[in-house]
Amino acid sequence: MRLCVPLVTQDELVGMLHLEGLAAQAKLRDEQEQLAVSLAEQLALALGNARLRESLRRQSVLDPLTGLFNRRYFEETLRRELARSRRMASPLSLVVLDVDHFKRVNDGYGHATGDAVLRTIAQLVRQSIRDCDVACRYGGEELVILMPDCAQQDAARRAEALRADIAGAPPMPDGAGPDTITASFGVAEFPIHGPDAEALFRAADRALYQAKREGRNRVIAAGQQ
Ligand SMILES: Nc1nc2c(ncn2[C@@H]2O[C@H](COP(=O)(O)OP(=O)(O)OP(=O)(O)O)[C@@H](O)[C@H]2O)c(=O)[nH]1
Repeated sequence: MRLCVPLVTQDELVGMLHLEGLAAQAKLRDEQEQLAVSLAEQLALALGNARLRESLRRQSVLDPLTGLFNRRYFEETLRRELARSRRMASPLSLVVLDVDHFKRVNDGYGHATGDAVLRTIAQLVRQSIRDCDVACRYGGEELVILMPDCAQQDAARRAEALRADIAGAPPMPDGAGPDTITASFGVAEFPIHGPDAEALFRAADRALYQAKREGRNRVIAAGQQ
């Protein structure tokens, strides 16, 4: 008869199983930690990509000098807003603003001062607009503001307030440069003054040039000509 001698005692077996359990738990913890690290890395990468995309998107629509929207964005927005205005039968006004005698600022104080003056004006524009308005640097010292759901009379009143702000504010934060700066404005409403983007812009531009002719530092509403 063969005797069956256990290789390990019951206590030893329980101990071994306990150790195995601990090792399995430690392995699971390691795997969970690795998973958490890998998820965190992927999240950071995704956030970095999202920030980069957002920064690139902003760069592609903003004017670097003034921080206002650029001309390309304005043209896209104007077309979109015209379509919305047609659909909703709501008024849409366009304000065109041109800094007066800006060449004298550059010639008298230098291009860097001219740039700083443009930034001051852009800041006043930003402070004066509603969230739904879109302000852009159209080119050089010409800015445009698109005012959805706003009839010409109201747009002209708001342009007049902005004109007074610009004429009353120090053009340079440190006082260097010209004592005052002014701007002229033209205001037109869709569809009364132009049935499409080009015609609306032409109407606002004509009003602006009338403001220049009549002595500058004033707001002219299309239709007043
Ligand atoms: N500093 C600076 N100057 C600019 C910029 N873009 C255009 N200009 C200048 O703006 C000036 C525009 O001059 P003009 O078109 O003669 O007009 P103005 O002197 O403002 O005269 P009016 O519009 O008739 O009142 C030119 O001297 C341009 O060089 C810019 O980004 N920075």
